[in-house]
Amino acid sequence: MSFIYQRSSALFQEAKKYIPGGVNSPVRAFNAVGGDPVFVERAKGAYLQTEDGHQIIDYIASWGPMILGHAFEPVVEAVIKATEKGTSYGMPTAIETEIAKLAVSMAPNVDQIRMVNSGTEACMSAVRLARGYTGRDKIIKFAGCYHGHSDSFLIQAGSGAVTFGSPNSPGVTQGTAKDTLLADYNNLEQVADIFKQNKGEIACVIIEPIAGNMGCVLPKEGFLEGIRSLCDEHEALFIFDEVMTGFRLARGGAQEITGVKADIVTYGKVIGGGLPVGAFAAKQEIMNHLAPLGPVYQAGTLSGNPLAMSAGLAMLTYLNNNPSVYDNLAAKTEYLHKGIDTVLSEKGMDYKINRIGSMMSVHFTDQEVVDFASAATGNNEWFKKYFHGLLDHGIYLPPSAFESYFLNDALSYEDLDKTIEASREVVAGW
Ligand SMILES: Cc1ncc(COP(=O)(O)O)c(C=O)c1O
Ligand SMILES: N[C@H](C=O)CCC(=O)O
Repeated sequence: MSFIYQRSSALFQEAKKYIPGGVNSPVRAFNAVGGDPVFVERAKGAYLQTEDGHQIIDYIASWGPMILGHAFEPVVEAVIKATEKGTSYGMPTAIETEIAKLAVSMAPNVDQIRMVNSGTEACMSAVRLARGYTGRDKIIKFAGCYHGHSDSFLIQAGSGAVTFGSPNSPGVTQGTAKDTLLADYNNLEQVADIFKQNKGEIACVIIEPIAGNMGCVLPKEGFLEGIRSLCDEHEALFIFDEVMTGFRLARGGAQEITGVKADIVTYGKVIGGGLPVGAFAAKQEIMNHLAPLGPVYQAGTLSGNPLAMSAGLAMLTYLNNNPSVYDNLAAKTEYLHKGIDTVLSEKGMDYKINRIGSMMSVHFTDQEVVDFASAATGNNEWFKKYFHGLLDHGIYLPPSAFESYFLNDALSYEDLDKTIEASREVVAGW
C-alpha cells in the first residue's frame, strides 16, 4: 500500500511562494526526513484527514495538545459558545480566574498562574521573573532541551533547532548567549561545577524534567533531586519547563511523577486545548514580583483570550474529572512500545525505545539514549526509511528523530495493532 500526496505537494509548492519554506514552524517542512509535507484538511479523534483525502493515524497530536484526540466535543462546544459572545476584549473575564483556579489545583506546589500565548512566551517570561526575583543574570540550560525560540534558549537547543542544524541560531547576540550556561542532560556533576564556577551569579536552572525535544529522554534517578539541592544551596530558582509534560503525563505533570518540586513551572500545549496558550506558575511570593504588583514586566494583548481559555478550561476539566485517561494512555503507549520492540528485536536491529506515560521515541542506535549526544548517535537514514515507510501505510510519526511521539486517548488498540503490523512490513525488507 502507498498513500499518494499529490495535492499536498501542490499546496506546498504554492505555500513556498508566500511563506518562508512553505511552513509557519520549521519542523513541519520534512527537511529532516525528505519529501514534501502532508497537508491536513481536518482531523477527528485519532485521525488526520489529508488534503488528498486519506485518513491517517496521528502520533503527534499537534505536538502534544490533542491528548483527548482531535475535535474533542466538549472543547469544540466550549469554543463555539465563547465565539458567539465575542472573540477578544482586552479586559478581564471570569473564565480567566476559573481556569487559573483549576490549573493551580491540579498542579502541585504553585499558588498562581499567568496566561500567555505560547510555550516560548511562558519560558521567556519565567526566566525574566527568575532574573528579576534573584537579581542575577546567568541561567543554566541543558543541551538538547528546547524551551521555545526566545534568544536565551537557542543555545544547543533541541527540536527543530537541532533538526535544522542550527542549535545556536544566528541572530542571537553574544551578549545574550554568554548568560546561558550549558550542561549535558543527566550530568549532575557538570551542573555542580557550573554553580561552583559562577558563585552567586546563577538566577535559575531551566530544564525539561522529562525531555521530549531530543526524542523522549528520562531523567536518571537522583538527577532532578540533585539539581533541586544545588538550587537550594546556591539560592537559585529551579524552573520546570512542563510545556510538553504538564497535564499530559499526569494531572500534576512531571512534578507529580518525579516528586521533585520546582520554583516556577511553565505550561503550554494541553492547557490550551489546541488553541495558542502558554502559562507560567509559581508560589505567590515569587509571582508577587510580576507587574502590576511588582517590577518584572510581562504583558499580552491577547493573553487570557476567551476562546483559548474556554478550550483550555474544557480540556482541563475533563482531565481533572477523568484521571483514568492517564492510565489508559500509559497502557496504550506501553502496548505500542512492546509491539514495536518485538518487531525490531526480531529483525535484530540496533534500537532503543524510551517511554513514559503517553510519550515515547524510537532511536536507531545501540546506545542508551540519556542525553543529546547519545540521541545524536541515532541512524538518521533508518529513521527516514522508517518514517516514510509508516507514512506509506497511513501512519504519521514526528518527522524528526529529535521529537517525541504523543499518544492521544482516541487511539484504539486496532490503531496500535495496525501501527505495529505496518512496522513489521516496513522493516521486513531491510
Ligand atoms: C518543552 C517545550 N518548551 C517550550 C516550547 C515552546 O512552545 P511553543 O512552540 O508553543 O512556543 C516547546 C514546544 O515548542 C516545548 O516542547
Ligand atoms: N518540538 C516542538 C514542540 O514541541 C515541535 C513543534 C514546533 O516547533 O513546531
